[in-house]
Amino acid sequence: MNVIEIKNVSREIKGKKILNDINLDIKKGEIIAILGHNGAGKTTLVNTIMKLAKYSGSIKYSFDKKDVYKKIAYQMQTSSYENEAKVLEVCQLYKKVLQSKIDLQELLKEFNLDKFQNAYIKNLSGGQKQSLSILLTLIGEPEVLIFDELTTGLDSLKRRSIWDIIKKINEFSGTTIILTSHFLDEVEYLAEKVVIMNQGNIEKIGTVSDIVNNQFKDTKKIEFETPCIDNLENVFGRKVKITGSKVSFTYQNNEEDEIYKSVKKLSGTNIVMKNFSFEDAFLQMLGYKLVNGGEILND
Ligand SMILES: Nc1ncnc2c1ncn2[C@@H]1O[C@H](COP(=O)(O)OP(=O)(O)OP(=O)(O)O)[C@@H](O)[C@H]1O
Repeated sequence: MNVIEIKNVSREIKGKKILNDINLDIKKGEIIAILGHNGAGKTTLVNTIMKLAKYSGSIKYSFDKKDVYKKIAYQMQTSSYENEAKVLEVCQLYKKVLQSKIDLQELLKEFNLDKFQNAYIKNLSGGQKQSLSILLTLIGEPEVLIFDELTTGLDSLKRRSIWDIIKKINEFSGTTIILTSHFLDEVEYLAEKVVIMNQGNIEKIGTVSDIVNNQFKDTKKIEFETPCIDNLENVFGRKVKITGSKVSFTYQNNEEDEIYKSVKKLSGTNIVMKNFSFEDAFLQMLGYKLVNGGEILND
């Protein structure tokens, strides 16, 4: 069942297309990540879902349109709170306004904020403020959660713990989660479906593995070192990249055994034969060029 259906949505500002004919179905209970470089249109897209930006086309919800703010909680890129307020006070205010029955102490504990519940928000660290703003999105027990740049500004430990909380919310409450991100590791870890945006367009929709497989099919890459660096292009019948004693090139999966044997004959060491990564696929899709060894050239 689709919780949100976006059909032919476009947004234009002063003659510039910010969103260009976007079509996207968001299924109930899925974690979907919208990925793209700065200015790709990610925030604008979620703003249209939240009715915060004008658009042409249609967005349908599985609930009454007038309940958007009740059913969807949106953590914006920049959140600001009354500095003179304390953590618990803000939580209680949200609980009251949203008429929620949630157990605040349990929630604060989950986010490691119970120790800071009487602290002024102005005295929290950046990471703690970010945790608080995620916690606040949960108070109304929404059907859909939208996070615009979920973990920007957090250290790696904090990011991991936020990821785990997001997974838990999704698993236990079946909450649909939409997140925008620049971080490929975050998207790989969390998202069941990835939407890659570029200059207001959707370039690709799929799982991480679908996207990598479609982009590279059966192509893999090899790196090794060898003392015999002469005539390698003839030996392997393709272009190779040589940096000092390091050699790299791409090959088809069915050539793997043959190539491995040839490399061994050349006294090859430190041999690494691997698949292309999600990052390789993402960069190639957005117009960066991977040279033979899988390195990236920004054309
Ligand atoms: N109100 C506006 N007026 C003019 N241009 C705008 C407006 N809102 C967005 N844009 C432009 O639309 C494009 C997409 O912006 P948007 O914020 O949606 O991108 P994004 O993918 O979220 O970027 P980032 O990752 O940097 O947050 C950008 O070029 C931005 O400058």
